[in-house]
Formats: sequence, C-alpha cells, structure tokens
Amino acid sequence: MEYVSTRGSAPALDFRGVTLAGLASDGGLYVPRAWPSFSKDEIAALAGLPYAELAAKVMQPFIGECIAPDRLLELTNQAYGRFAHKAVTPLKQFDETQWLLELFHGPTLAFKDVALQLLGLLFEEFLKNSDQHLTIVGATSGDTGSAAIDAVAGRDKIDIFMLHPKGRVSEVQRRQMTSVIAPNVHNIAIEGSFDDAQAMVKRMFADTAMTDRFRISAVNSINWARLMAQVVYYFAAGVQLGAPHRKVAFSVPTGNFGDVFAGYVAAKMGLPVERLVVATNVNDILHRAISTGDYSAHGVTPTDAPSMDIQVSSNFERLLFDAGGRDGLAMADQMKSFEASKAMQLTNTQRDGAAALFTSARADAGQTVDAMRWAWDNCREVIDPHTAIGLHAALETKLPAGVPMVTLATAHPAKFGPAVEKAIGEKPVLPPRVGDLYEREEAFSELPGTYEAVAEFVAERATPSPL
Ligand SMILES: Cc1ncc(COP(=O)(O)O)c(C=O)c1O
Ligand SMILES: N[C@@H](CCOP(=O)(O)O)C(=O)O
Repeated sequence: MEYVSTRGSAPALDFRGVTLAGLASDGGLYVPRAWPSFSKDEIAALAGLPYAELAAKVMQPFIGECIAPDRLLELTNQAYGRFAHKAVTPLKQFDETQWLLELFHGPTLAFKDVALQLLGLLFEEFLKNSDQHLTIVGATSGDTGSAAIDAVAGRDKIDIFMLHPKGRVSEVQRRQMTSVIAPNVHNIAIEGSFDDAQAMVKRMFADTAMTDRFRISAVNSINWARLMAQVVYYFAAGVQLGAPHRKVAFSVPTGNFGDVFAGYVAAKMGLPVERLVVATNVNDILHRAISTGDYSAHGVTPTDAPSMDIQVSSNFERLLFDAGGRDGLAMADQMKSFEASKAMQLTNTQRDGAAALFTSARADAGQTVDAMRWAWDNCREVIDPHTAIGLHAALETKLPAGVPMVTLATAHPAKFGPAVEKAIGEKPVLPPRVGDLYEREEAFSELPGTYEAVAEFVAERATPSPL
C-alpha cells in the first residue's frame, strides 16, 4: 500500500513511512493512493470474530508488507488486551432504531485509546531495529493527550510533548495527562485554544531548524495510523447489525473530523453505510461546511464538551481531497488560502462528494443537556456531553425504515462529572482503573501561546536523531 499527500508534492510513502512521519512534508495529510475494498463475503466473514482478529483483518490491507499478518495479530491482541470490556467496543441498544457504540473502555476512558494503544506499539515495532529516536509533538483538547501519554510513557526511543489549552480541559482530563510522571513525558499548558496548539504542532513539522535535528512525529489524527485503527469499530458495529446485508447509519460527535472520516473510509472499503452524521457543538464550522459549503472559522467558544471545541478540523482536508477529485496541487492552493484567511467555500464537486454520505447537525448547550436526559430518562444510561451531541444529531436524523442508527459514545461520562451531574442529577463514578486520579501528583509546564516558546522548550529537551 502506498500513501500520497493531500497537497500533492510530498514523496509517496509506505505504511511504516507514514506512521513515523505523521504529517507530510508539504503540510498535507497522507491518504492511501487507492482505497482497499472487501467483498460482501469478506465482510460477512468478519461477523463473530474477536475484536483483535477483526482489527487485524480490517487493517492488513493498509499495512501491506510492513508487518506480517501473524505479527499484526500479536500487536492487536496486545493493544486490545488492556480494555476493560471483552468486546472492546460493545454495542448497546436504546430502542428499535437507536444504538450506542461504547468506545471508552480503554485505559484513559475515551475512544482515542482504540487507536493510540495500537499506535504506541506500532512506533515501537518500527523503531526496534533502528537507531532513530522519535520526538512526538501533539495537541489535545483533553482526550488525545492522556491516551497518547498512556501509550508511550516510559518507552525508550520516544519523547512526547503534549500541548493542551490552559484551563480549557476538564479536571479529570488534565489530571489524566499531568499525573503521568515519566522522563519522556512533557505536558505543556499553553495560553490559547486547541486550534492554536494544533497550528503550532503543524508549524513544527515545517520548521527545518527542528526537523533537521529531531525526528518529529504525530499522535493526533493527522497521523494516518490513528484513522486506520478507528475504521475497525465501524466494521465491528456494522456486522453486528447485519452488514453486508443491511445498511447502517452512524452519528459521530465531531471536532477534528478524524473519527467520522474513519467511517467514510469504512464505507469506501465496502461497508454499507446509509449516512454519516457529523454532530458538532456550537463550534459548528463543520455543520456549516456540510450544510451550506461555508468553511469559515468564527473563533472557539468554550463548552461542556471541551474536546470538541475545535474550529479548524485537520481531517476535513482528507475529505475535500478525496471527494473533490484528488487534485493535490489545487488542494494545496485551497488550504494555503484557508490558512491565511480562515475562510473558504467548498467547490461544487467537494460539496456533492460530501453530500453523498454526510449530513450534519449542531447541538447547543440546552440540546446537549436534553440528550443526556433523554438517555437517562428512557434507558437509564448515563452518557457524557460529547456523546450527547451525537445522540441529539441521531434523534434529529430521518432514516429509511429498518436502518439502525449508531451513536458513537466517545468518552466515559466520569470524565465530565460536573456537567453530567448538572444535567441528570447523577454523579458518574470513575472506573477503578483511574480511581486514584485525585491522589496522584501532577506536573506540567506553562508557556505563552507562541510558537517560539514551544519550539525552544522542545529543542531544549528532545533527543536529536539521525535522519
Ligand atoms: C470525547 C470526544 N468526542 C469527540 C471528539 C471529536 O473527534 P474527532 O476530533 O475525531 O472529530 C473528541 C476529540 O477528538 C473527543 O475527545
Ligand atoms: N478532541 C481531541 C483533539 C483532536 O485530536 P485528534 O488527536 O483526534 O486529532 C482531544 O481530545 O485531544
């Protein structure tokens, strides 16, 4: 399998190359040159497999010869062996049409663990016979940070620098990151929003003063391997609900557009997907882009779903590239102009390509609370505010008769205890695996929201690596 950049001028790489690179050298994101596809029989044969086996089968075409099938299965068994639920991503039924796909049974209680537990192992696998050292620079609005840190803390050939927007993540989210004290873990609180942090991360990939000395890589969903691992649970849920003989719809709480893009990839591979619903909070750039073609950032408003407080959604570029005809140089121009003005209009081809599969909906604070109450009152199910935004969108969406709607439950409610308690009067309890969180010591650095401050901080602490 070969990967190409959405901006058309970076070299094509294999799976090992894109995993270690993170972002393409032309500023674009890597995507497979062509989508692999499964026949109906191959999809039917996935039903009933243990999650780790299903994952290895779904991911093997993306990995090609970079990892042998037996070895990949060992890695998926190891990655998903740490999950607290045997099914890894269990599916629950709300009513005749509404389902919930629980993605928060990993070590840090959010869907990020599904991909990052594997990514930590992939980094190690690809570094084991080399003298290279990775410097991971990441941005988090709360959940990627702890999941990535859990996946790489203490690993020999990796340093991780994780930027979070100061005061804009929940207390549980912050403690989950900052209470991991290890010599290779560097937590940084910056002044500004997640968008500011993500822009700094991308800038570092283009800064030759840094890339000439350090082997910079990514754990955010700009890294293709993250998305690849997220494709798996769409297949897992789809076959449980009757795929390939029945279509399934998914409602996905969305911020950086990684999770829902993984659903698009599953559909490209042959999973019969009726609809992908892009659910946003009031930071609704993606809702506006999908419903009207207007992709313009209006500044970030803090909400009770802080992980979705994002206005510049990295992976939207992957969709615009693929649905817009895969013209890398045109994409590079479009993105450069967006980076300068923070506004752009989708082309007709991009809009039509997106409309074939995606619809969108937006939930404000009241609607988010109503969805948490709906789940509690009707099903005695406690859901977190991000999942509630997905559920709100699912309940608003009209589907053909017989098509099940699956809302992705992206975080455990205890990560956002105060907001959940305010909505339904029940205080969600932290699971035992993180039960001692409030007793742990925290360590993090605070920096102003400037690229120079962050680059200097990283350069002083990272391990130089031969190129
Ligand atoms: C709990 C939760 N839900 C939803 C999202 C949005 O996912 P994505 O950024 O892949 O669109 C995030 C962050 O990414 C998250 O942490
Ligand atoms: N919501 C994320 C930020 C987006 O991150 P990505 O790693 O999925 O690109 C977070 O909670 O950190």
